[in-house]
Amino acid sequence: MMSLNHTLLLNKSGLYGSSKKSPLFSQLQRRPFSHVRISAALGSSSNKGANDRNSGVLMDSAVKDMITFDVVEPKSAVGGGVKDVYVEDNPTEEQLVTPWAVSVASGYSLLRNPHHNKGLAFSEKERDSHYLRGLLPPAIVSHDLQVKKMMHNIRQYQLPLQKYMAMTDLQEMNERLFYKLLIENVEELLPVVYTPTVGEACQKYGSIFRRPQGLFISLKEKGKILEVLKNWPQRNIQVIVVTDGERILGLGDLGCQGMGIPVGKLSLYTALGGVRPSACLPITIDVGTNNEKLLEDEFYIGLRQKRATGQEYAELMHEFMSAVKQHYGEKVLIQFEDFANHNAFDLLAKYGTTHLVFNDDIQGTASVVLAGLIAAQKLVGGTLADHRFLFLGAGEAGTGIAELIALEISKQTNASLEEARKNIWLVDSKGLIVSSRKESLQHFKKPWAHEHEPIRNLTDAVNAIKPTVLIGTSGVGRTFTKEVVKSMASLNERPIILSLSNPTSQSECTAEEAYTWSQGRAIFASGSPFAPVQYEGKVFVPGQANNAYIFPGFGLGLIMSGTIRVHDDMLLAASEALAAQVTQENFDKGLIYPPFSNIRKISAHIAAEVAAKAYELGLATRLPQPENLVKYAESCMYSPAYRNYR
Ligand SMILES: NC(=O)C1=CN([C@@H]2O[C@H](COP(=O)(O)OP(=O)(O)OC[C@H]3O[C@@H](n4cnc5c(N)ncnc54)[C@H](OP(=O)(O)O)[C@@H]3O)[C@@H](O)[C@H]2O)C=CC1
Ligand SMILES: CC(=O)C(=O)O
Ligand SMILES: [Mg+2]
Repeated sequence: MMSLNHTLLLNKSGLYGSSKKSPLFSQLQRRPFSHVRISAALGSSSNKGANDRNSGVLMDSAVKDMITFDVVEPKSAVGGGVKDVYVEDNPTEEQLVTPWAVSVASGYSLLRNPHHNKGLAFSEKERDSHYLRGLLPPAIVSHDLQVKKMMHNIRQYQLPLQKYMAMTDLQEMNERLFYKLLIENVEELLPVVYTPTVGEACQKYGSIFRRPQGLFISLKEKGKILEVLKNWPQRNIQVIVVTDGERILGLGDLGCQGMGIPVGKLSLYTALGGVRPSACLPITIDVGTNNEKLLEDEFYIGLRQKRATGQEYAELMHEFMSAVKQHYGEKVLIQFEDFANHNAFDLLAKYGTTHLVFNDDIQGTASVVLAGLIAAQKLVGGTLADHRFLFLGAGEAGTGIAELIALEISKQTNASLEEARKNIWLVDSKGLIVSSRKESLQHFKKPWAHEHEPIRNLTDAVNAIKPTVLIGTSGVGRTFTKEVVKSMASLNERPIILSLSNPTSQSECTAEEAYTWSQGRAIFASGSPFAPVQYEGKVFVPGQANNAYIFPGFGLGLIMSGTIRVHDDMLLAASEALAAQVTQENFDKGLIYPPFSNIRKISAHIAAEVAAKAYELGLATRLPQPENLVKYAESCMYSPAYRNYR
């Protein structure tokens, strides 16, 4: 298909942006329309030049249906920053915009365009000027009423997966309604679009698949990845979340069906961090799956082959990373998500020096847990250096958190990193990580191989190490047994117990177990949410220790400062910023995280601290540095308010 990079503006009065004599007009006359692809530079009310100079070419209604319409922005704007290329921002809400879509003789396509559709909220004037008469019933309803109705509908569904599907449909139908709903009901809807329900959705992705979301890049696209990226309609991408589907939550290898994770994470980038939807790109790299059940599932949507590994895998990933940089520039943030640890650490190390990359499972999780531990000091007294930490699970999350805790302790106490690591112990599937196992350990475990006799199980490790903090990052549910929790409670007045594994089925223990087995003394948080627990007449509110607190604000901070590389000090800054948002009221309830209902304010503070660190380290390219970074972060945030169409 031929691609013409031309300004083409359409509304009721016709086709704008190309004079009758322009090459585009001649192309339209000469070519069969099914072979013409038109790329329109998006105009806004401030983009008057494009409108004024045009002569108005009327477009035949039969023609318009044959034209594939996509939206690109001028090349010069590519490469990071927070430029409002698609006119989505809050500060311009009062301005009239043109909903660029094929809407010459009928607004039918406008109603089916999720970026512009407002459903019954189209005004009388908009219904007139955009050929919507008759396509909608007469009632005009407000955005608020639409939210009320959608929430009412979603609450009717009994099954979480039905709610997930309703939310996906809404996202594909009316993006601004989707985000308003999510932002205003974040605590209720987070478990629907994110963990735990997204886990079930990925497991059943093939059978519930309706419309594709995101970009699928498989081995079939080897040698053509740049072309595939060009098929995506938006050009000004600021954040990519990419998975290869090999370690989806604690559910293992879900192959191509892992796409639910990048889609979900990016919905949170917008709802929680204010990054515009048009700047977000979910990607799944499909190199096959070793999940036999999926390979035999007739509804499986991915490549039916075993996973490519070694050189074949590395080459595809390298082509992908190079193509992203070539197409979107140096400042696009690439967030690795749910890769298996045998690839995750290597990818982060390899591309950390050439790209703006961030591994959410290693780094985002570390930052959120460190924040919780910093906050917890208000409840238990003392400093991080006073604690002994024991992890069940020594993979991405476990060793990532351990390393950031050690870094923070080393900064606080001026001790060396090696010294700081000595109070941190990890257990993997073979038992406590000790020096006698060093030779056979994966590289990321080696720094944690301390001198100790081998210990096979967790209960014995708890009794031997006597931890003050127990952290579950094993991906295996119910591994914090009654015996383990009781041991923690006998060793500590206020044991800190974090069951981080997702989804809920994989949580190391439930909130109820943590509180009852510790006689209400545990400071508990979990990766997936648990409802408040009543124990001996008192209500205990468990917190959610999930990287969703960090990555949206962290990413916003990188983007708004035009940062070119991620640095560990930015993770520490994000932890401090999150910990600082926990109020006395939260502490009084035993919480070490603030509620998600304040998340956009929290994200603005995280973004500001991350950006400030980037400026301090000389890694920010957006100059001059804004005076008030919190205000600047807030001003960069996408608002889902409807725009008024001319
Ligand atoms: N709350 C949050 O924000 C986050 C939660 N997570 C969750 O953490 C979990 C782990 O993720 P990740 O670290 O990336 O996974 P990895 O696969 O990298 O690590 C899992 C670790 O758990 C160990 N393990 C597995 N089974 C057992 C067992 N029965 N007893 C002891 N150890 C065991 C593995 O041991 P071995 O090395 O010997 O195989 C490995 O060290 C997942 O459920 C994920 O959803 C992850 C990121 C963020
Ligand atoms: C939360 C998350 O990133 C995970 O469980 O993998
Ligand atoms: Mg993850």
